[in-house]
Amino acid sequence: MKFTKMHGCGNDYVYVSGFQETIEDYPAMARKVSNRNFGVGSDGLVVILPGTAGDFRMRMFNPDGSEAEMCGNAIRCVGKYVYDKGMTREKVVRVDTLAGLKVLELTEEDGTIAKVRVDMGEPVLDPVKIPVASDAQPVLAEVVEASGRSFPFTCVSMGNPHAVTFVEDTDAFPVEEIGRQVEVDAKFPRKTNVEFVQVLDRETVKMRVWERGTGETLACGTGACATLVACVLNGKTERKATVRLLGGDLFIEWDEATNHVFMTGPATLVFEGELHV
Ligand SMILES: N[C@H](CCC[C@H](N)C(=O)O)C(=O)O
Repeated sequence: MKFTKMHGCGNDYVYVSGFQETIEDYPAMARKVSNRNFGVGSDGLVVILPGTAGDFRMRMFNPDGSEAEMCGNAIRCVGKYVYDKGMTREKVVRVDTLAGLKVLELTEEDGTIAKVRVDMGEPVLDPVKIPVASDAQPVLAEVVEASGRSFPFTCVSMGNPHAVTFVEDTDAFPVEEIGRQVEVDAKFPRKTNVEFVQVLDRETVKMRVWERGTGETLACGTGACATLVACVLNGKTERKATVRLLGGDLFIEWDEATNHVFMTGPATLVFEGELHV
């Protein structure tokens, strides 16, 4: 099976064209390719298929085989993939996802796509739709216990669920210990991605993420969007800010007029390969 290895800020996926390859069991293939010893090694599997409302369709699977509604770092790489491989000559590309139709603006440098701006749509703040067991809307401080400590979470969905909490020092924070407990807390019926945020100033934050079905990754695009929304809702930043992740920076805007969140960041090709399946 031919595949392409790409990353967005170090959040790396194995990309497979559904136009060329047929995968019988997506969850099993995701578990196989993600394994860093027995497979390719990645944060999951992304499959590019013909679109219905959009020009293309993206399906994304975590290393545990679970399918996510949306993946911000991956969709930027999908934009790069379809343009660089000549599947489109358009610089505006529409991609169907389980979180709805997303519109991408591609920026070309030296003949290939290096940066992509994605309209991530409106953040979902209704606890029923996130979903999270809470009576508040927006959910600004839903307390979750972990390791005998109480953490207040701001909960936002970007199509996939996110729980955001603010910490003094992300570098020193026990992300794995706390993240793995919050991910599966009973308050989140579909589990959750967990973001730990250190506010540096009103236009810059640092964030580390424990991803649902994955573990800690170097970056999370939907998580960066949820982080900016949480920062604005809690009065901590402006509506435009740089989210500094372990693997790189993403620029996030929550546009007041449209209520849409926009994410701008890199998309990088690492290698092409063939997997013996
Ligand atoms: N683990 C996530 C999917 C990948 C999201 C992340 N890698 C991104 O860039 O948005 C979930 O289960 O919702």
